[in-house]
Amino acid sequence: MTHRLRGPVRIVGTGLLGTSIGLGLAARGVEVQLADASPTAMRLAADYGAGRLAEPGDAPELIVVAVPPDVTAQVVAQELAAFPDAVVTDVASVKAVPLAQLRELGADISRYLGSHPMAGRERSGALAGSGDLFVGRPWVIAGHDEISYERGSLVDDLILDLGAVPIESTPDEHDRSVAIISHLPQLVSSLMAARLADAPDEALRLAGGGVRDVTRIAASDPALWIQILGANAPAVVDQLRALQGDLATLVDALDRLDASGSRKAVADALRAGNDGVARLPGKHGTHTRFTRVQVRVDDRPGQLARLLVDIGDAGVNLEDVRMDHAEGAQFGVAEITVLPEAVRHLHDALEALGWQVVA
Ligand SMILES: NC(=O)c1ccc[n+]([C@@H]2O[C@H](COP(=O)([O-])OP(=O)(O)OC[C@H]3O[C@@H](n4cnc5c(N)ncnc54)[C@H](O)[C@@H]3O)[C@@H](O)[C@H]2O)c1
Ligand SMILES: O=C(O)C(=O)C[C@]1(C(=O)O)C=C[C@@H](O)C=C1
Repeated sequence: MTHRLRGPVRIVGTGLLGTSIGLGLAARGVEVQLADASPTAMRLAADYGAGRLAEPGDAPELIVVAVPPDVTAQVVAQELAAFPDAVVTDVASVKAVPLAQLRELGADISRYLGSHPMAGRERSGALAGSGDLFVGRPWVIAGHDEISYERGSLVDDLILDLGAVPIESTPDEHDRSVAIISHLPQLVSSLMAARLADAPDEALRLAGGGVRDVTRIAASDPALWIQILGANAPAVVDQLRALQGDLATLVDALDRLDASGSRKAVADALRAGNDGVARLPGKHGTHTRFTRVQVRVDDRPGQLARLLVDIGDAGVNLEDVRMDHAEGAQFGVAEITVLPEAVRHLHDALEALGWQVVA
């Protein structure tokens, strides 16, 4: 496979992000050197094929720091000092605080360019890593004036080699953007899921797609998120206050539904949601909307794998897949996301092979 980076690339922090980057680069033939404060995390990433263990004398071209946000600046500063010929980037979910801390530390930021892939998972560690995690996803480059174009282009190469889409920004603009597009969604999901903690079993038994869609990221690591939110608190508070206003309006309207204008207020809230979701770009930054096809999958070993192979054999590109299980049922429903124009063909091809297409 071709790649832009000449390498080697050193990855510091071999959890979810570091391992995923290592897997993606190694698959493209880039030499990857792995380092982590935890020897187990580092060896695990190497065992999964994300690269080889770092060795004394390594001379990386690019260093990717993928450690928790509150130690990012400290680790970037150490790497800049230890490898005077390398360019260093990081992937922390906040960008202004690490840059300010690096300035305070007196680090040589003429070789540092922060970045942030807008891709991740609600799970941590190497085991959750995937070399395809970044394909088609936006990856922010949080620019500053003290790095040259030539050095910064190595970060572009990293992003492009991993199949992601580089988006130029500044640390402050990035942090304002992620407050609405990432940090508020995390909190809304967590708060919603927290309501389930005391919900009666009779209610939980009815869980369908809606509640699962809204709560997936509620499983995220609190230790990571307290760092992210702590480094972007003012922008997140602005978003929470706006949401608080929306909630108050909705509560009032539903509480006095027969009062003049109440039903309209509820409808307006729902319609505003339609408008908002329609603005979300599709894959590769386009406005492509995808369609979901639901297929019944029996609860037997190998069934899902067989379905995925059949979809591939039908010549349909799978954009996403998700499994839903109803409590007590001996089957699940695979929700297959595809381009709208592929639906008819996929439906016919799967039914011809004996699959039960539910919707
Ligand atoms: N999880 C996501 O979805 C996501 C998405 C985009 C960006 N990020 C950012 O990526 C970074 C890593 O997140 P993750 O989800 O991969 O976390 P993770 O917990 O899976 O991995 C972090 C790794 O860093 C190592 N580490 C901690 N302190 C270290 C130090 N001082 N020196 C060397 N290694 C150290 C840990 O041992 C661990 O292996 C964070 O800054 C996070 O904000 C995460
Ligand atoms: O989809 C997920 O599970 C994520 O964790 C994704 C997500 C996001 O909010 O988009 C979460 C935090 C990261 O900083 C970047 C990506």
